Amino acid sequence: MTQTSVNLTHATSEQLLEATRAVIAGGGSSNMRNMGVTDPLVLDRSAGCRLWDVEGNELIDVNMGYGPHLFGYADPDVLGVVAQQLRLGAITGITHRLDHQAAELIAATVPSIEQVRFANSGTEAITSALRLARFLTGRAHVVTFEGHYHGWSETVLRKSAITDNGSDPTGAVPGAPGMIPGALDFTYQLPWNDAAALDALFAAHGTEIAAVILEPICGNAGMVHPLPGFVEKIADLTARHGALLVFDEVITGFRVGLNGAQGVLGVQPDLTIVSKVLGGGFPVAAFGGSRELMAPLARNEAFHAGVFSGNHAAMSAVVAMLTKLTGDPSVYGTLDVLSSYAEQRLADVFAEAGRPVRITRAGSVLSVALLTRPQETESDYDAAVPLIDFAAHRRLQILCQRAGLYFHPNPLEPWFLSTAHTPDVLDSVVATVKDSLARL
Ligand SMILES: CC1=C(O)/C(=C\N=C2/C=C(C(=O)O)C[C@@H](O)[C@@H]2O)C(COP(=O)(O)O)=CN1
Ligand SMILES: Cc1ncc(COP(=O)(O)O)c(C=O)c1O
Repeated sequence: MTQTSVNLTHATSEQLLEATRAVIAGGGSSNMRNMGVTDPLVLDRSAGCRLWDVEGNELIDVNMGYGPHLFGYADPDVLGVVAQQLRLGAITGITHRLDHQAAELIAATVPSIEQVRFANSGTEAITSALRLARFLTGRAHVVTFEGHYHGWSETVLRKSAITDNGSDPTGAVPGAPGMIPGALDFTYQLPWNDAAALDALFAAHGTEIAAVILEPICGNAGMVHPLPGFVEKIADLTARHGALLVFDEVITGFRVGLNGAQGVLGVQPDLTIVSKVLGGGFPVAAFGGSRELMAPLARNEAFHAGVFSGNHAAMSAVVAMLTKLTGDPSVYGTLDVLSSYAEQRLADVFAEAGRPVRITRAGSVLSVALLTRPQETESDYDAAVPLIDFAAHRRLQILCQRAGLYFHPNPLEPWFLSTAHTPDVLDSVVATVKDSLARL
């Protein structure tokens, strides 16, 4: 049994992280987060777009918990409501008046959804949505795209060629040791934006494919937009071959617009998964589609469950968040202006420093990646990947963190801005990046 020898009341981040690593494998409950640790950072609290560590240091945060906080941390309009619901009871396993309100708000804002099921995480929701797609089509194979992340469940966790240097982007390689050997035998992976590869796969295997799942605007490889017409092509091929089109909008849902990426692109999928912004900082996810597609679940034929799924606290968060968003959709215009300002100012300071960089954006989600040399073809994402300078980016992150700005050291992890990132905050962000580049 590990005894904490250090009095941790006044411990440093380093001491607390060491003590935490003694009792939490890796120091945190996510590999992506644990791998992201450069200088130890252990928090005391967060509010708006700021973090305070256990030593009292204040940092501006542009990682923002990986995306849920569109209005910043501890938004009283949402999390204040959740706190109240917790006092009224939150986990009964019995239908609550909030359930109907939450589901109706999703149906009113996500064009492809008439009916939902709630879950506790994106991974849970995606796992259930893909199982439903396999049931509905009687088929087993699912198509995924290189760089797109759909959680850690057994049939979609794949290595990424981007970070795995050299693994074939067209081969779905198990993303973690311990996965069953045949875990990905029914999972195809294609290069993103590769229309020829998509055509060839459907020509050869179209009758086997249950679903194509994608991040309609990819957020897990930096922000990588679909080439014009590419998502429409996927929609056409899935419709013609009797496969389902599944949009993983865990990042883009309620983030790139009130109607998500399907609203921005004007392409309606068969099934959609939403999470992150959905709960405004409270953990909740949902998947849904037409009543027809969801009917096997309504009939208790297909299976989905979860002790905490759709709990009253989560429902109160969804109702509060979507009521706030539908009550003032102008927030997306505001966020776009703020994020465009940040994008331009950041591009300026990297240019002034003579540092090649790839900056892309979708609404208030930016990706910023130091490159080893300038990218010749702006739009060609595949040309950018080998140029990403992961080591230099990590060094930049350390300098920025020490100067009071936090972003993830992996340049494939986006920056998530919020209404709390006002112009003066963004000026401070840019100034810190500029100073750190000068010391890189
Ligand atoms: C597009 C997309 C996601 O971005 C996604 C989760 N994203 C992240 C998960 C992280 C983590 O597990 O620590 C942090 C980030 O790498 C990333 O935003 C998931 C899985 O959701 P969950 O983590 O809630 O199971 C599904 N689809
Ligand atoms: C013994 C046991 N294991 C696993 C689960 C699944 O947990 P969850 O419902 O949170 O996915 C349950 C829930 O009923 C359970 O009782």
